[in-house]
Amino acid sequence: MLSPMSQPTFPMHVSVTEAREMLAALLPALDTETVPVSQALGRTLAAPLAARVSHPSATESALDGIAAREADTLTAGKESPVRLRLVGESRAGVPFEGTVGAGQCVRIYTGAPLPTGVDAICPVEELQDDGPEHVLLRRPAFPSDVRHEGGDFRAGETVMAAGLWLSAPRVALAAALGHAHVPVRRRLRVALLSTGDEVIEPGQALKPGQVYDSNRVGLSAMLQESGCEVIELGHAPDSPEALQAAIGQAGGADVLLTSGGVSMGRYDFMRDLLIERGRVAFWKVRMRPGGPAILGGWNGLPVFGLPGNPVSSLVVFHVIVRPALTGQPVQSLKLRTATPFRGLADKTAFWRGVIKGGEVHDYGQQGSGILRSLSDADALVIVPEGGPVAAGETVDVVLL
Ligand SMILES: Nc1nc2c(c(=O)[nH]1)N[C@H]1C(S)=C(S)[C@@H](COP(=O)(O)OP(=O)(O)OC[C@H]3O[C@@H](n4cnc5c(N)ncnc54)[C@H](O)[C@@H]3O)O[C@H]1N2
Ligand code: MOO
Repeated sequence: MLSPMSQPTFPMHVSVTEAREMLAALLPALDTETVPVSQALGRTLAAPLAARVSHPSATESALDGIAAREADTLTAGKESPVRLRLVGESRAGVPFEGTVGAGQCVRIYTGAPLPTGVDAICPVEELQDDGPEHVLLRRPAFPSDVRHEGGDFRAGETVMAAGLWLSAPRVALAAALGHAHVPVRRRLRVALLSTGDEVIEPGQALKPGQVYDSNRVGLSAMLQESGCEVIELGHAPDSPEALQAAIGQAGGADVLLTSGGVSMGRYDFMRDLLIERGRVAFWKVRMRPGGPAILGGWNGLPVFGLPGNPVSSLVVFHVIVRPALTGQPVQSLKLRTATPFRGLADKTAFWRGVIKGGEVHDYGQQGSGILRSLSDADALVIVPEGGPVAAGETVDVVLL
């Protein structure tokens, strides 16, 4: 084992940003494939997407009501309704073909094309029938209730940039642009291995000192959320031979993620394996939780060793691994603190916080083994090296 006193030949105690960049630099460029737009959720767009049509495709009504000339309706009020003559109807798919003249109107429905001659809408709630051919308006018709052709996007316009991560609203947008299929980067293939003699499968009887393998379940879920293909390597006990055998199963993966065995203990073989027989890009990150993380390589395969503590592994994934794997930056926002947050002299802290009344509160228990501090929290509160943060100050938070 590497003694804590020996001189390392690789960088130690890198910053969170350095760790993220060093991991990203080891990942391959991904080829492009085409998938149905309905299956593109969570993927990364490989080429820009232009609009094949305009949306709306015609100038149309935003409400159910009547379409009229605004100028005819300006004096309309509850006590002084304006009377217009109905000359027809415009429905989605069945437009009114003629021209609407002064003092006239047509019944119109949400999404139906606006006929020639009119420029404003009065909703049905403000109308009263006055015989079969007339309506009374209790307020003016508003031009703001007209949706203009191309108001969302215009045919030919480049709307979505290459590299965009496809959230649910973005796959909806791609469909609205007229794309049945979209070019996306192939999924990154991520092998996942948990380690530790005490780690067992959920569902088995637990002996004293054992723990259910929550890290592998949590990391696999986060990888799937991130649009990665997960190669499940299962779990390996604390032995260099077992670890090597498990890593040998990662053939075809672009990167291997492991959990556990990277800190200072005698049985932290993941660390030893990379340091003594593999390659190390860095060991330890100036952060808590997650400080012992290690990045290296094994026979050309990039390996990122996450710490075993349940909160540490998932926080490191959140702020280092996911942004490196997806190319999407960590989104943070500023919030006022309702409670103080402790600072650490030489580490960035990612404390778990609960958002109430627009302010962020300390979750309370901040131990790296308290998984509920993460599952119950709303946000990671970033306290920069040095800290602390007093109640009432503003902090950067990452929403969970
Ligand atoms: N003397 C020192 N001890 C420790 C240091 C240190 O700097 N000096 N660092 C601490 C920090 S910080 C962390 S984080 C942990 C990380 O240690 P390892 O990555 O070596 O993780 P393990 O020792 O294997 O396990 C730690 C903890 O997590 C539990 N665990 C492990 N795997 C899983 C899993 N798949 N699912 C759920 N829980 C898991 C394990 O039972 C331990 O309780 O080291 C500190 N020590
Ligand atoms: O940094 Mo460790 O990740 O606190 O528990």
